[in-house]
Amino acid sequence: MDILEVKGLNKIYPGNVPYRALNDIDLTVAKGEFVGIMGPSGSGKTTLLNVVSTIDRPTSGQVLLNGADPFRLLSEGLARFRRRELGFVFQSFNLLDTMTVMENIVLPLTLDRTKVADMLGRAERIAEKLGIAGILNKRTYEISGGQAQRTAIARALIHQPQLLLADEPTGNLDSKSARDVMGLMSALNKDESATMLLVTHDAMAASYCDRVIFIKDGRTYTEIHCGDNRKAFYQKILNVLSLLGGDGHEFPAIRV
Ligand SMILES: Nc1ncnc2c1ncn2[C@@H]1O[C@H](COP(=O)(O)OP(=O)(O)OP(=O)(O)O)[C@@H](O)[C@H]1O
Repeated sequence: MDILEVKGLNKIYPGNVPYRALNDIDLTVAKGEFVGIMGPSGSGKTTLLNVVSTIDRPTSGQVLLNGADPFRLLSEGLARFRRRELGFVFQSFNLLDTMTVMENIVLPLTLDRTKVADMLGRAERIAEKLGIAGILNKRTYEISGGQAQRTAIARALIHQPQLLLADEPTGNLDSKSARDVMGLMSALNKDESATMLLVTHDAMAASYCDRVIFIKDGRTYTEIHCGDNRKAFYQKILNVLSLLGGDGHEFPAIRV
């Protein structure tokens, strides 16, 4: 079953000179899949993520989440849909500084008035999986970047969203923390059947995906599958990136 279906998606930013950022994009993400989106700077990755996450509207074409078109909802319904059906992980973690790790993790549940015992039980279980059970009472300024991102992942998954959307989740992490975070995301994808869509410049991060879709100039360029050899997949990703071109500094060929 497809959790996400994007059909003939176009996004044109209006202005004195209208700009076509997405050009007839088709893609699907099946339930339980972990899919990466890569492409040179300016190729339309963030635009695609913003439309899929319903933060921005398509100019034409369709986005179906679990078979339904969220853009048919009115603004309040759309906000509720986003809160209940989607989970978000950002490069900059976006945690609330005045709160503890635990309070950050349960935030999506407090908005939906879940019972406290139920919230704490769920938070402890997911924190255990992410290796942050020991820091639940710390404040966010007392934890490392890797721990902050693991907290953000726990928060993004605690309400068991249909789809987790991650925008450069390793962008602010050192290579060891980045590998840890990607390993944990991959484990949660497998163990919890959490469906994930990841936008990244980082070939190492992308190599944890089942499949990577490359976009260039707003169009789908190609896609490659991981198979059972992650090292070989990493190399294949680097090969496609070098074919795609762009400025060398955009794709640091580091860390596997
Ligand atoms: N609000 C906007 N108005 C006009 N043009 C925009 C707007 N947002 C993005 N663009 C343009 O659309 C194109 C795609 O931008 P987008 O941010 O989606 O690329 P990206 O692949 O995410 O790039 P990066 O990897 O650098 O983040 C770019 O050429 C950008 O300048």
